[in-house]
Amino acid sequence: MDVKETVRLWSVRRLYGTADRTVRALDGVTASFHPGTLTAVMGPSGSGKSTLLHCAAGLDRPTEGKVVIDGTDLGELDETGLTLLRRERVGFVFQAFNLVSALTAEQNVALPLKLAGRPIAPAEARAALAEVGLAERAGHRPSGLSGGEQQRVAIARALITRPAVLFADEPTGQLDTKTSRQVLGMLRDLVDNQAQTVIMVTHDPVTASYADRVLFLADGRLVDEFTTGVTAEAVAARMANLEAVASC
Ligand SMILES: Nc1ncnc2c1ncn2[C@@H]1O[C@H](COP(=O)(O)OP(=O)(O)OP(=O)(O)O)[C@@H](O)[C@H]1O
Repeated sequence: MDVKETVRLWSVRRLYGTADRTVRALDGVTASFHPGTLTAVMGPSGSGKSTLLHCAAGLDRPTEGKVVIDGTDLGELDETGLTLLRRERVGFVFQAFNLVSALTAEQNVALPLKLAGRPIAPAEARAALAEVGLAERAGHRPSGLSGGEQQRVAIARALITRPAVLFADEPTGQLDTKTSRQVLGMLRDLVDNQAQTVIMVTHDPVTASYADRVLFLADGRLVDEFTTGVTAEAVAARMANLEAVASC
């Protein structure tokens, strides 16, 4: 494997169902993701985006094929090994923020360190919050934060373990346009200034336009890739075409 790749998928298949009726959620996907790149994964509903994210992040195991994160072949890990890898090498940001409501922003950010049994250094959590511009909000619970602030806390939490890769599933799905732009700008900065690898599933062409590369899925297969000219208009046009084919 090219050592510069953070994540690589080789001929990944994920089948669901029985011998009578099999759904090919992923049907032979090969792709690599390099450090310091932001990749958007798009495709019509049911094209396999979530399945791709789950397999690439070690949340689900492919039926066939191989996934490597940061040099580790996930197929060689047992469940405990997979859990540890996810905890230490992978960060997640979800549409619904998924913060713990009883904990402050600072405690939420420190949670992955606590789960990993590492000593909690409040300064570390505060520094992570400062990086997302929320130093002043460290003592607030999620209910006292706006949606954009909650997502920024979630990003700080996802990055506290310095993961090799950050997976984002519709990270701006619950945010208004202005707040979405702030959160996407923050992800972009992480990629450009800290060489963070980010893989993001989205339905939104404007969100995808923040990426360096857009992968298009249809029926579980990679059918197109934009590496230049990643504009919202170009992405929307390609999606309209894929959706028209999907509805035939
Ligand atoms: N646990 C499951 N059992 C059976 N079929 C599944 C399961 N999970 C996903 N599928 C099927 O696999 C295909 C891909 O699903 P997936 O959720 O990955 O698509 P998606 O592109 O993320 O869709 P959406 O944009 O609607 O979220 C779909 O046909 C879906 O119905």
